Amino acid sequence: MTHEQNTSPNSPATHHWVLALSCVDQPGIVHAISGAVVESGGNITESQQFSSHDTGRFFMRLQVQSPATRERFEATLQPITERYDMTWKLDVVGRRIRTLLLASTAEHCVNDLLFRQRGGQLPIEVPLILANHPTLGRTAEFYGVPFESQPVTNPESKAAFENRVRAVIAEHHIELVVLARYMQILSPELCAELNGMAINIHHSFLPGFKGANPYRQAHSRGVKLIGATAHFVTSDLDEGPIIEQDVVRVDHSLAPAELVALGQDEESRTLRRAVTWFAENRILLDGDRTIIFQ
Ligand SMILES: Nc1nc2c(c(=O)[nH]1)N[C@@H](CN(C=O)c1ccc(C(=O)N[C@@H](CCC(=O)O)C(=O)O)cc1)CN2
Repeated sequence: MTHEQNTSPNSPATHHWVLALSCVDQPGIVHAISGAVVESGGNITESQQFSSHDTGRFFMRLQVQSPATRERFEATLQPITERYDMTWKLDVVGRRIRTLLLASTAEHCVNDLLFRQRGGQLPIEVPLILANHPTLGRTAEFYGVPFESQPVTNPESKAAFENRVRAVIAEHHIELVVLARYMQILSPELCAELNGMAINIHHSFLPGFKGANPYRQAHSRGVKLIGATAHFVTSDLDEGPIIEQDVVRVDHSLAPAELVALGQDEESRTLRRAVTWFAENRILLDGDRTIIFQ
């Protein structure tokens, strides 16, 4: 018998939930969670899980079709999340998450994110772009996204910029901050406030070539691969948990500028994947590593 989508006019509204959770690994978790889904009248449409032997933690991501409202589903889940001391998040499948872009002068990542967002390929909404240079104002205007720039040239202006970041996060209920080739180091204080919700795109295959000017470093080293790394931002520069990486083959004939041009596509693609997975609740933190349920 095929499962017909319940579309009769009298059928209860169906919600499409995504549930991401982690807890200490132990028997009974999947049984308890699937029981809660059944109790809510739901059907599991996607399920992934992982047991980390490194940390002894269990990770799971479910998508559930259910007539239960958020309140009803959360009430059903509560005894289980308390019993297993779970870290968990319940969200709506496909919801566009409120995302703040931080930028400097490089256009390619900002342009790619806004192009994909406008085309409906990227589940984000961008209420504002904050930059430390005015360069990308026209790009923001082209996509109809508000843009603000304020220079960061000394500790006072860096503090002012970061206070503006805090204000925008509060005002727009920002869920994700993307450093789209933002070339200033965030203070330890702001990193702590943004723990687990700020993603940077580094223009090298980390841990190689951290810091500024990685392509120049790579050219000097005579590498045969260049790459890009999307990672969570922490106070340890370019040391945050890695979310996604990719590489592209190069050779001796390419000048630094040619490496930069080749790398930009890789950076945009890598960042786009990381932002998509974050928006879809597919990234879970396991200490200094990430679990990615693609
Ligand atoms: N706290 C963190 N801040 C930032 C991180 C991070 O991981 N933790 N990633 C960087 C991005 N980045 C490489 O991807 C990077 C950017 C800038 C620099 C740097 O040395 N900047 C100089 C000033 C540069 C300028 O004049 O504009 C500085 O801030 O002193 C290194 C690495 C983003 N921030």
